[in-house]
Amino acid sequence: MYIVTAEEMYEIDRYAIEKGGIAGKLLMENAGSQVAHQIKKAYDINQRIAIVVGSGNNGGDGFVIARYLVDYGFDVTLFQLVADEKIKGDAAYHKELWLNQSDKLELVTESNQLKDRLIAYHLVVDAILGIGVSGEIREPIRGMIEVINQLDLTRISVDIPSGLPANDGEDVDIAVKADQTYIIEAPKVSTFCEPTSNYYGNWDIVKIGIPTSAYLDVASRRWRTTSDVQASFPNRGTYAHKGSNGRGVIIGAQPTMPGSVLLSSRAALRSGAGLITVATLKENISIIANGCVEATYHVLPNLIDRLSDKDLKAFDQFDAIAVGMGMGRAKSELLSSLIENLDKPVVIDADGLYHLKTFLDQKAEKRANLIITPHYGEMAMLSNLPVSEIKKAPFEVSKQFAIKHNLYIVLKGKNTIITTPNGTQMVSNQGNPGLAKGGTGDVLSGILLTMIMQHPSILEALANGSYIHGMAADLLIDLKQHTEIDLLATDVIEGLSQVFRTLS
Ligand SMILES: NC(=O)C1=CN([C@@H]2O[C@H](COP(=O)(O)OP(=O)(O)OC[C@H]3O[C@@H](n4cnc5c(N)ncnc54)[C@H](O)[C@@H]3O)[C@@H](O)[C@H]2O)[C@H](O)CC1
Ligand SMILES: [K+]
Repeated sequence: MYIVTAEEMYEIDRYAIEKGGIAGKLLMENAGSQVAHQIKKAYDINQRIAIVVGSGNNGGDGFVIARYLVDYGFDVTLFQLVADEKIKGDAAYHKELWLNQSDKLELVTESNQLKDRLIAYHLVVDAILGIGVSGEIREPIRGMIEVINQLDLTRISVDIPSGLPANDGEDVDIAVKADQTYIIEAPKVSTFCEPTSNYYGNWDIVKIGIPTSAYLDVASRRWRTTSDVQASFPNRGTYAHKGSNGRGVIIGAQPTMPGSVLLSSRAALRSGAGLITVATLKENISIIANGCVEATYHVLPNLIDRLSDKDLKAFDQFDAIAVGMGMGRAKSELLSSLIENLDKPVVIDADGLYHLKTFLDQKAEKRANLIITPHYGEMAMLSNLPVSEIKKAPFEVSKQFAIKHNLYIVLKGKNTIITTPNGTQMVSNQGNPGLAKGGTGDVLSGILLTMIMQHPSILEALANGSYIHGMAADLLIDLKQHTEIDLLATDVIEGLSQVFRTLS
């Protein structure tokens, strides 16, 4: 499923109409009929429904929705919030079709008028503004949105909550706070950004017949659905042996934080790695061995000095490396010596990101595929941007950073955004607030290490790893084995097997 900006959606629309020959009127008919069908499935037939329409094609969708809902037997009244002459093109065509079927169309141009009328309804369908919104919301639409948000109504938005920007990086002036949004064709970028995602409420996609070919040269972001993961998850060969399922090494853990690499190693093994070696200080080994008997060990004298030739030679035997968990932030040359000398995919997490920062801007010879897994605070440290700026434009900030530094980014959050060195992006939105606890990042790094060793594409590996990490947490809650309060990082590791069962 692609994720689009407003500009990309218009381009895709144009392609569908001009190249695909699908008339705009038909796209609007499909949009309205699909949304009406979803409303019919989800809401009680006795709900009195008010459909409020604006001047653009979003309003046009509203006229189509009204026609179908009346046919389904709903009590529907259509409120037009703009003067007749503002209803043009395909929207005007569909307004005529509505008027051929019903006379329930009221012109309302004052917000108080709208307030007096809407109190008699249970549900309002917001077809005022779509992705064509620009700038501060002008009166009288502004007042209408305020009324719709104030009243005790179920709010259903068409395509996008009216007033909300479709793209990231734009401030929200005022927008409908929807309970449910039916998104037309493809989720917008703002569906996945923290300052805007909550306005959508629950959201579902309605497809309206635009061919996938329309997206190919336009959109560079995708939303990872379960079927994408199922289609790309690697099958294990019948004659698999520990070497064929990946041999990984995990480097980290100060004596005060042995649990970090323990979590990463257990997660990597539970995710199907053939062999995991933990490279850490001697005093950590007995503690880690207790919790992960399957791991082997490589003793490091410290986590500060450059790696010795012996260490580098040993690490060169592995398929991929994860480094940084529990490593501490004291000045260290370990990571830079690793990256300068080994051409292996390296997952850099947690304290490792602070070490990376010290040499990131030097044009150090980076032969390895670097994968960084920052949360928003760590991304702020790496990019020298405030967290609020990153939350406002996570796609753009990630893309610029990944291209500039030629690395992969897994920007962890409610919606995890994965970016490749050439700017392609993927979103994984599984997971729940139960994951906001110490150790879950270590678990994710272990999963990603294994995925990277088993997938031909690093992007697919990162997307699938983020998916199974979040899905493990979701299944534990859905199956009532845990609540978001008591869910621990170790539970997520044990929950992985339930996810793998859903993928086979
Ligand atoms: N994606 C598809 O394939 C289809 C989408 N459909 C719907 O079309 C809208 C986009 O339609 P468009 O006419 O381009 O824009 P809007 O409907 O958002 O209306 C813009 C309208 O709003 C007024 N306006 C703009 N900014 C402001 C403001 N700041 N304050 C007040 N008013 C504002 C402006 O006057 C314009 O007239 C899309 O979202 C879908 O819902 C098609 O129906 C089917 C195909
Ligand atoms: K809308």
